[in-house]
Amino acid sequence: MVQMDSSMARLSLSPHLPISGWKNRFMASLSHSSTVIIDGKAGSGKSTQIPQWAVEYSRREGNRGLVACTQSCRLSTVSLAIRVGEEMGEKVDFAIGQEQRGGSLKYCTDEWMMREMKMSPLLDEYSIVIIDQVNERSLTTDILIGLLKEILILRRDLRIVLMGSSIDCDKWVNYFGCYCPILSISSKSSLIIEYSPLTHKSLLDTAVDTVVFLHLTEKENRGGILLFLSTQEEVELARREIRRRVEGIESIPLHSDLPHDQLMRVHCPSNGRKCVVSTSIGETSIVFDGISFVIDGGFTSTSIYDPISRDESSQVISISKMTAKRRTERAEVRTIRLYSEDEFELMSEEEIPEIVRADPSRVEKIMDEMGMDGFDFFDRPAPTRWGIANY
Ligand SMILES: Nc1ncnc2c1ncn2[C@@H]1O[C@H](COP(=O)(O)OP(=O)(O)OP(=O)(O)O)[C@@H](O)[C@H]1O
Repeated sequence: MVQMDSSMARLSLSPHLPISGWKNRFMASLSHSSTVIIDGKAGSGKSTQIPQWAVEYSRREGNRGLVACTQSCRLSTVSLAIRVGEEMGEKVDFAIGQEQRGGSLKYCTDEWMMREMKMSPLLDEYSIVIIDQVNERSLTTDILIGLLKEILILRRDLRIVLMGSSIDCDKWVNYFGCYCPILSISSKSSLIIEYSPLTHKSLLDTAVDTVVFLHLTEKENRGGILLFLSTQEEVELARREIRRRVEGIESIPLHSDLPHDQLMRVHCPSNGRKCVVSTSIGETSIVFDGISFVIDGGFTSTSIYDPISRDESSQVISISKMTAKRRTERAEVRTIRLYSEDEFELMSEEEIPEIVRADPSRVEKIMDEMGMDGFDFFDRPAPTRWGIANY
């Protein structure tokens, strides 16, 4: 019988990823600059590898501070901590509510990190803070980065790493106004992109038709299908239709309300063809392998503030070109966009950041809680009582 020692077992958990050859450059960047920016497509290995290298760097420098890696959702926080703990062969913490345990690496939600900053404004316990999924431009992430920029003035030993997929690196460099190495993890791909606009059928029906079509015509390639829809309700409706119409497909839901054990289904091998039906969470927050085909519905659900009614509500809106690109990059072989090329050209370049479209009183409340009067925002929120004075 072949025995595997623990280092061999760990090695087999860290497959060759696009980021694998970048370790030395990452380490060198950390020693030369307080801020490092990493841009690479979903699945290149940023969230699993960079925090481990950061721990290694910290230990090599004799620094006893913790490494934190923030996530935009609770699901990815827990699943990454478990996965990376297995890869490292040591305990990795996760902090999503009040929980925290006590290793040298911690995955946490960005809300949790904000609370940590409230208790310890200079984050004295930490040596490296990694902000992941910067591309999502969530309200909390933007405020966190603004606060970290302030801390950097007082803590020259602190290191900040910003990571994301298709991010505007130059804008971030200008924002920090100092030398920031950019690591762009390139990915060569010979992906086919097809446009298949809707005709008389609804988006949901067309999406299910496309799943069935791919399953029946792509017989040589039994790889998985990833279908992007807008809401959890659409995800469940589409799954029901797929189950009703075709055999040999295991349809798996992916949205932010799933319990952790159900989420892990995306990482498990399947007997039939796997079809993951996902909201935008499958773009960059939760990544998994084996997806040959992507079907992009072209819409997303987001909360938007109406200054007239002073109400914030969830609305389904068209995605941006950048989001279309991120969705496309999740496929290994072929992407079918359920809209026309003209409709693609009409899409905005980027999604409007949450800080700009959110109820400004939410920003104000967070700033009040943090005891801040305002700071250098990456993108400015709508004016509020303190905002007008600061802009
Ligand atoms: N919990 C998990 N269980 C099993 N495999 C995982 C898990 N999390 C990530 N992986 C795998 O690890 C590899 C690298 O994923 P990783 O999350 O590091 O990519 P990434 O570049 O950070 O993507 P993103 O931009 O979406 O954060 C992928 O092949 C992915 O399928």
